Amino acid sequence: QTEIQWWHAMGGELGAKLEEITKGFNDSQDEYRIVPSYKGTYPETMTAAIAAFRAQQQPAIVQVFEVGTGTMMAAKGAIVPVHQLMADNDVAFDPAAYLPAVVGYYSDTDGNMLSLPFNSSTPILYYNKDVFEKAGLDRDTPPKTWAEFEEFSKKIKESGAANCGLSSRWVSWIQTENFSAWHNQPIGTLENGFGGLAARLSYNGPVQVKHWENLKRWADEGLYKYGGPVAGDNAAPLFYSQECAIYMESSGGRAGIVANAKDFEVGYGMLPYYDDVEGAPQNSIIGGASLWVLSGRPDEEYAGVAKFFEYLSSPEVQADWHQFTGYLPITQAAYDLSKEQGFYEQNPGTEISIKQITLNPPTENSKGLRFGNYVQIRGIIDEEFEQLLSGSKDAQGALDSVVERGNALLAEFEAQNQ
Ligand SMILES: O=P(O)(O)OC[C@H](O)CO
Repeated sequence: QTEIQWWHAMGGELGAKLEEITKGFNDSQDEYRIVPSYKGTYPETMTAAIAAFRAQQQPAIVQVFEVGTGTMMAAKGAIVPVHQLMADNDVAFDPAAYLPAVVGYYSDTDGNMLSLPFNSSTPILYYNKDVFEKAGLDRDTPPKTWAEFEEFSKKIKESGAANCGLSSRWVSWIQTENFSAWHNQPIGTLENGFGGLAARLSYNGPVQVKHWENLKRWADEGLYKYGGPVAGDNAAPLFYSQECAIYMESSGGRAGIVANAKDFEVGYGMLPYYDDVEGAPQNSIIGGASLWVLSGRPDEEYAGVAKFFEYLSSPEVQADWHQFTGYLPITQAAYDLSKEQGFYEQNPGTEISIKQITLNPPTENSKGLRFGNYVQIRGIIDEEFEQLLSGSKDAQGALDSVVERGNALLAEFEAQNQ
């Protein structure tokens, strides 16, 4: 039996489900055994895989979050493109089977898919229906705009129904990158980096500045509580404990929310928008991760990886993963199967992620982003946001610094990958 190592970043409910799915593959045949290993957060998993590759101890499969895509695509000798893996091993593979928003993110400029989309998400709004009712709000109506968010949050706080309006994970992914796409504002030049390595960041425009300014003001007024850097792991407990009534998080956070938000009813909504911004709401962009195949492993492992990827993409496995986790269905067939099974009717709110990501045909501002060194740039966003919260910079100053420091890293990446 050939053992195949799979490094991933899925903890908690997601990790348990990932193991169950892997077991399903292992039990279905006896030639290959996939061995999943949890390597920590997304940045930790990616760093571990790069270090392992240098030491020639790399796993065959590594899960890399969406913002690592630019770096992985540039690491040509280190990866086996998925379209090539499937062709080399005679496993049927049709990129057209995947949802367009997902395929585009992981394909090169010739339309070849380089990694396998596995867990694609988009951020949505979750809220505490019971707290809304206690505050005298309609329990079935989440805020549609940021103005409504402020109005509702004040009512919630003043009535004593809860202590705060909002906690949010990922200031970078949700409140900056998705915020930009949702308002049809550029994240960077050259189609947010899809147009080549000469692209530079530009998300310091007036719309993003206004939003960061508001987040700071809402933090000062107690309407918003910061969840911390990187993923913002302190945000979830604030929602579960009913301290904050509204929570912004990945659609893939649903499994955790269902398991942890026990004492109240959870409602779902789209991300709020500023209604004075032309073109908003546009469409949100994907997050989550894809599976990259690393080079330098024995041939028999690749044959097994190709079979495993075929299994992971089957409508039944994808639909099960999507329905349990809240990640997007990835393929049209998994989406159709979920509809046929009546999943969305029986589980209100679960289709919001799909509706939001397909709300309008994507513009060059809302296809996603593709930049090298972006894991480090995410760190810069967190640092500058914390400077804003502490009062040592204003919103324009903080976002100008993100762009300036981030662009220095992009210039470095461009020079290294000419
Ligand atoms: O929580 P996830 O897996 O949906 O990922 C969120 C972000 O996209 C990570 O960059």
